[in-house]
Amino acid sequence: MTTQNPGPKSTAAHRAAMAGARPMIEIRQVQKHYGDYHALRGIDLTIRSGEFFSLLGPSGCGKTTLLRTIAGFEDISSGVVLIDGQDMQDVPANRRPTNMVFQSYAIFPHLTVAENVGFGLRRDPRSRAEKAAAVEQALEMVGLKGYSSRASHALSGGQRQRVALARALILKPKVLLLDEPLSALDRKMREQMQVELIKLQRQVGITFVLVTHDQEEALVMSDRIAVMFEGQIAQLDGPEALYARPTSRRVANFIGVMNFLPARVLGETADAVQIEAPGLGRVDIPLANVSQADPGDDGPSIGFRPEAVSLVAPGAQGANRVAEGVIDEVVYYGDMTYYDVRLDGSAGFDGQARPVRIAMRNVFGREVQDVGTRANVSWSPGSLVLFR
Ligand SMILES: Nc1ncnc2c1ncn2[C@@H]1O[C@H](COP(=O)(O)OP(=O)(O)OP(=O)(O)O)[C@@H](O)[C@H]1O
Repeated sequence: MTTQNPGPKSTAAHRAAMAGARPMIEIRQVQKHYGDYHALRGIDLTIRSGEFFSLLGPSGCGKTTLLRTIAGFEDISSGVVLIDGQDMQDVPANRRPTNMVFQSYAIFPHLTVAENVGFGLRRDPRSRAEKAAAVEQALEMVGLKGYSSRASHALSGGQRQRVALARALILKPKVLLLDEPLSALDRKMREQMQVELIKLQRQVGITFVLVTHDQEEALVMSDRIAVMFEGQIAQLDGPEALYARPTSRRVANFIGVMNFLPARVLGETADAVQIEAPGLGRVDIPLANVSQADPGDDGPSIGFRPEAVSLVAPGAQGANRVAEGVIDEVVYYGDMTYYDVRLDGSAGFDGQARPVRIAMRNVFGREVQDVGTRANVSWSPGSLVLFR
């Protein structure tokens, strides 16, 4: 993965404010069976009012099913779903305080932009002029001011998705459910819409629940993320915690790239676990950075992100530790270069060589290193995670 898109500046402040917000969606022990297939396996989750929350996981993990149970499009087999304190058991989808935006732009091609956006106001008792003003306001919110009388079939993908958003927002739901809303857009438009969606969410203050299989999208947009595998939540955390301290190897592997080296546990103190890893030697891992191994792992391992380590000049001084090795592979990306480095002694316990990947931001004047060159790798114990 390359760099993350920075969200708007208020992101950290927004997350801090969200930590104390009241619950908007409470999901308790929710199970969903499709015949013999167990799609949701005991989901417990609280989403706060005003939060930008993402359900992230690989195809088939149950994230869409969970979103649809919140919307009321799916009955649950057992458990409880509360929205704003109210049990949704007998509340049909069209009476829930939710609205959904789909991946396919579900807008009516034969209607104008304004007719599409105002569609849900058909039975609204307000006057025609008041409704037209509400439509204008919703269009302005999504960046489509002046598009009212345009034909919907002539819009671009990004514009159609804005119309779909405006049409959902005009109904002032308490919760907006977004099912992969940006996945049909090209990369540039998707990145632009990500930032716009965050701004929009801050502006309207509505709780957003996003389903995505794109981990970068979830990291960029969310206050918190639930990572799902096989109908269960594997980890629920803010983006930074999820990236820096995944609680299992499986989550670590799903979110970006992580290097793994086998480790041997030597001992444990009140605040750290002492390990030995081939190529890195003896290291104290702070307890906060100790996570679970996955069932089926050979033994403990340590993990670190490619950008948590860097290539340095021979003899460089600093607080970090330095390991030596040989460059095995170089992949140049323009803004970044990925180096695979075989650390000396890394074929330690079992004789198997495991090159580690290092991501270096390219700066003008610094040459890209060649395959076969000796390399000094700077790393710090605080950036390692132990999976035991
Ligand atoms: N109506 C249904 N009948 C039977 N099985 C279903 C039904 N809907 C979903 N499933 C199954 O439940 C599992 C979870 O589906 P779901 O759509 O929630 O996954 P997902 O994580 O959203 O994946 P994707 O990103 O591919 O949509 C899948 O194995 C799917 O085949």
